[in-house]
Amino acid sequence: MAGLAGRFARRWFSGLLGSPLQVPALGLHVRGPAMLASQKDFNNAVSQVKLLKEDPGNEVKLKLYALYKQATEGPCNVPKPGMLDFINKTKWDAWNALGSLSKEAARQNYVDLVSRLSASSESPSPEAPAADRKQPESDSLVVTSEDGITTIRLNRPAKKNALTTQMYHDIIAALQAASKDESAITVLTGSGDYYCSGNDLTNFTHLPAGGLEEMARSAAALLRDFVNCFIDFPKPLVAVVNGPAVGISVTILGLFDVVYATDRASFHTPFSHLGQSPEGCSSYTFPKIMGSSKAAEMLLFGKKLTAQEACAQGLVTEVFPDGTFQKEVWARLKAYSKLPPNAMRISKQIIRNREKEKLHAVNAEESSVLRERWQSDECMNAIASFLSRKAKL
Ligand SMILES: CCCCCC/C=C/C(=O)SCCNC(=O)CCNC(=O)[C@H](O)C(C)(C)COP(=O)(O)OP(=O)(O)OC[C@H]1O[C@@H](n2cnc3c(N)ncnc32)[C@H](O)[C@@H]1OP(=O)(O)O
Repeated sequence: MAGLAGRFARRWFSGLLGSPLQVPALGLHVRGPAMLASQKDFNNAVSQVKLLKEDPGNEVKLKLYALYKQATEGPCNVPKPGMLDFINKTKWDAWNALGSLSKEAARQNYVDLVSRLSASSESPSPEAPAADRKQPESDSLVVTSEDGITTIRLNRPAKKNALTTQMYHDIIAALQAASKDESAITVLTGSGDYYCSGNDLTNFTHLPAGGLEEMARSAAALLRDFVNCFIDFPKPLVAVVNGPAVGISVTILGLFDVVYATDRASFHTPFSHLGQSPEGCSSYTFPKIMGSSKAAEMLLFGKKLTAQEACAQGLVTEVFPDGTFQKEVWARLKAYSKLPPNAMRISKQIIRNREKEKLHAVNAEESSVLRERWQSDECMNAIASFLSRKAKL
């Protein structure tokens, strides 16, 4: 069977070399619409592919094919070939896996990839960097890609990895890039002793010209975009919870596929203490995961869970002793990252897709309620209290 499939593949891929090829970009490249590749850039890239000195390999050619189709025809719109039509089914699967990626983004990815392929086939034999990825705007987030795993690391240990406004933007950009890069699995983790202490409460002190109302409006819009990225993320998403987690870093865990935690971790959502209300779709995912009364204890009364409790309630997949946490978790993730990436994506789609519409509606509602909450006296007083060092969780 393998021989038969291999023969089919060789025939088909050799045919492909004469046609337009493209691969998703390997680096972080989130650009505004004005900076996307033009049709002329795309046409040039299509011609350049035919001049490549080295055969980029079947997997890359398949990606080039899929991106070319997406860039020229949009999302896959033809019937799925039959099971025995191996070649056309493989091509169809690759095109279909690009989902609703816009023509412009596909065109850009095609151009970026061809430019990387051309560069690498021209330079003698550059050592591939371990972390082949452009870094985000601030040092507070570090994104690396290695062994089939893209890791997004919160890197503000002195502030317990509290999330600044810039970090929300950078995480959105990193997730968008990771959804299209070569990795099979994406991981979110923290540096230092905390996983994340949630929203940086000083975010609320930078009042724009429009005052509190404008601040609440733009924070709600950012929150909605941020959570949407987790809802829509197409690949396996794993949280490696290396220490205590607070606020939004806990609520979004319901949108991850797997959550590994050190036994030092705790899970705390003190929204009432802060005059706020749940976000990250937790008002929907938590009752589903742990039942409504356990969810209420966390989300209304701010009950802090130990790692073992969070695991017993289904929020955490598995707890590891702190001493061996990193070693055990990364060894396991490396093994998982070798599994066929398309199969993992498709399985995730089946598991998650029927919930997506609901999750988007929940996210919109939670963001709009918070927009009001952030303008309330209860919330303002709680933040002022933290900032004046009177209150700590
Ligand atoms: C676009 C907006 C979207 C908003 C979405 C809504 C999100 C909601 C939430 O996430 S609610 C949760 C908010 N988080 C908190 O309320 C946590 C506040 N922090 C604390 O209570 C404590 O710092 C602690 C329990 C996390 C850790 O205590 P401890 O171990 O004693 O350390 P320190 O308090 O000394 O912290 C060290 C250093 O970090 C600063 N810091 C910690 N967390 C935050 C934070 N969330 N915001 C701002 N700053 C934070 C802390 O002030 C110390 O700074 P310093 O060294 O004093 O300069």
